[in-house]
Amino acid sequence: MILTMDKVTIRSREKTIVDEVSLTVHEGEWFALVGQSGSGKSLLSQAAGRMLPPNLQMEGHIRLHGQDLLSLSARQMRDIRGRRLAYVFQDYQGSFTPFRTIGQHLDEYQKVHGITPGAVRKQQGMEALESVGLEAELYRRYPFQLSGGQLQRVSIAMALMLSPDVLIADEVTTALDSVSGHRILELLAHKQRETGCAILFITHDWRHVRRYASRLAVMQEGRIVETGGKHRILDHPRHPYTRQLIQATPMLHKPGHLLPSGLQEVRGQ
Ligand SMILES: Nc1ncnc2c1ncn2[C@@H]1O[C@H](COP(=O)(O)OP(=O)(O)OP(=O)(O)O)[C@@H](O)[C@H]1O
Repeated sequence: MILTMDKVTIRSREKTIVDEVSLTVHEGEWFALVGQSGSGKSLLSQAAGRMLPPNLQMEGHIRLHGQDLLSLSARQMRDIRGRRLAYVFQDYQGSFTPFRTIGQHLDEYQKVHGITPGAVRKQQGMEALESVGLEAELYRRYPFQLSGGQLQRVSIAMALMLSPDVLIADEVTTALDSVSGHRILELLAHKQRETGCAILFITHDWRHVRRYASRLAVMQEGRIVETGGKHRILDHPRHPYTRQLIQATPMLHKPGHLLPSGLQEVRGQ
């Protein structure tokens, strides 16, 4: 196991938002965290990087390779973010400063992690762009000169630049049209095969779960109600809430004898 959350609780002054959530992400797997809007998925993922809004309190344990992240100093945590645990967010535009070039963003990301000299950073920045299918010449462009899909590719390039063990991808296609979204997920799947990093994939889209995830957890109102392998959950959901979510996704119900996971039903099971 690479990332474990053990009885993580997140509270505001008024209420408990995430309630004793435990989950384990294994090395190199695509683990989906599924649930409706407001169930606490994003806050849980922010807690992993110790990036919760200051008005929220957290209890429990979050371990990366067995190391308790909550016991680390702010400086140690800064080293971990990017190098061992990286993020790609839904709001890719918010991840970029408008009047700094793509190259400056890539440069700064490496500088924070002590990569020198500048010429190496520039070379690595251009290679990172090429590694996600972008022209190295985008290095000199400004964020507003790129399309949404291109910017999200840059986010992925940046997040994977320092070879993290875990990539947290929070609703990364929501702000994109469906073709660009599909391409981004195919890129993520390709990069995962190439780098072997684990992906904690936050989504409410079961079609993406069906296509990419190996295991998943279903969240409802701050709690995990069901966790397990993709095929088991899609084909034989145990919790009523999971059944309800799957049934609400018409495309998962294929005609004929195929199961929602796309596998054939095995007689006698
Ligand atoms: N700083 C905060 N203070 C108080 N409540 C918050 C704060 N941030 C988020 N919340 C609330 O916590 C709940 C969970 O939010 P979260 O963003 O984790 O949900 P989510 O499952 O990721 O939803 P979505 O799919 O819409 O992103 C929501 O009801 C949200 O309004």
